[in-house]
Amino acid sequence: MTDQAVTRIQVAGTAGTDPYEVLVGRQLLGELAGIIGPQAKRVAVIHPEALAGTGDALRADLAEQGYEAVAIQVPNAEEAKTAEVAAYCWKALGQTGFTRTDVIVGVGGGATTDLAGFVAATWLRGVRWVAVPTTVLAMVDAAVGGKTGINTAEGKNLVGAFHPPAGVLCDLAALDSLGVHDYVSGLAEIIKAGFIADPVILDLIEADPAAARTPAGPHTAELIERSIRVKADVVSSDLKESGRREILNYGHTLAHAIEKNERYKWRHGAAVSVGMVFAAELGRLAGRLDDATADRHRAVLESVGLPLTYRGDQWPKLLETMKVDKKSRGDLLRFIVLDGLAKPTVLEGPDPAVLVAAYGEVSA
Ligand SMILES: NC(=O)c1ccc[n+]([C@@H]2O[C@H](COP(=O)([O-])OP(=O)(O)OC[C@H]3O[C@@H](n4cnc5c(N)ncnc54)[C@H](O)[C@@H]3O)[C@@H](O)[C@H]2O)c1
Ligand SMILES: O=C(O)C(=O)C[C@@H](O)[C@H](O)[C@H](O)COP(=O)(O)O
Ligand SMILES: [Zn+2]
Repeated sequence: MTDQAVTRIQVAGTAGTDPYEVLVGRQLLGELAGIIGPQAKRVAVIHPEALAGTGDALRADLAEQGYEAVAIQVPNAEEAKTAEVAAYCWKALGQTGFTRTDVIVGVGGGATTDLAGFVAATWLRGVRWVAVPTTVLAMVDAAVGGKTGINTAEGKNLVGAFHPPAGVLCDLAALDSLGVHDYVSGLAEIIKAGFIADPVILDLIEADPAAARTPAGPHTAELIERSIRVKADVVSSDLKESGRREILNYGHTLAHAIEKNERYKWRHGAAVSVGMVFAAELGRLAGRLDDATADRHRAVLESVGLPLTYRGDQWPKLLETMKVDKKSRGDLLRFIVLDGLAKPTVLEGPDPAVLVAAYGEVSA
């Protein structure tokens, strides 16, 4: 892909929502006003502290185009995904006189876009919002698909709404300022897309793992676009997770429990990496997944520098947290496992001994 090329990936409107596009390229901000639309008078740009300059530049640009634009700065990372920060944003919108035709722009990583989308879903029972993801993880996953939300003391993403954006702008230039730890964390969701649906992703990473760790790698745009296509395809058919969308939760049952246990100091992608190794072992021990595909998880995740293990003594606490996972039904624990490469399926109520054995395989 050249710097000038823009890839447009369609997400279908389902469950009464409008279709929208995910744009991938460079210098895409000229597209923003077209997505915001002519009916908006006010625009609120929600951004994290780390992107204060970007947030203000965006606000100034929108103001020049005639919008009443305000910037709302929120904390970095998971510290933004709280009821208190959502309330702070609601207050700012109230003080700005934000109406139903006005628009929120969420610019930042997945934590910021989750929060901004949630604020948009709840303000006046729903206003339009545009996602401008600035991390790999947010581009390939968080900003696409309309899952918005915040955490509570009891767990990750426990409060939220399905509220798709009006458009998603993935400006690859944003990735140049991302630290390597955050860049690599995003690769976990890309690798997830590879295991559940598009194994070419795995081939590309395995061919040159060192190159995959940097935005300057030769396959960066392809890896991002392939992952977005996986996500767009799934959410286009099942916005509200009544079935197929659950496959996007591969590795997440344990991951969310680890994140909570670590008080959100681990990045989401790092936790998803351990969670996928656990899910692979669960699939293998349940007699579903072949050894080669299970082992491939460790190999590809380790090759890019993602973690494979977590503290062995924490299992009882993790198990308790997993019980409130959104895939649980009553007392029934449910996991996404693979029946084979790119064959995701649900494993319901696994034998507790199998769960313990699978955790033993990721215990440090
Ligand atoms: N809604 C969904 O479908 C979905 C999907 C996957 C993940 N998520 C959520 O996404 C979150 C993780 O997102 P993340 O990995 O992007 O982390 P993040 O949003 O916490 O961002 C990581 C850090 O990078 C900073 N940052 C963002 N962009 C930057 C840039 N271009 N340059 C420098 N710093 C930058 C952020 O301020 C933050 O400090 C989790 O809360 C996870 O639950 C949601
Ligand atoms: O979009 C989805 O659906 C996903 O499950 C994608 C996940 O990568 C993402 O982390 C999501 O936020 C998890 O959702 P949750 O419903 O398990 O909180
Ligand atoms: Zn995720």
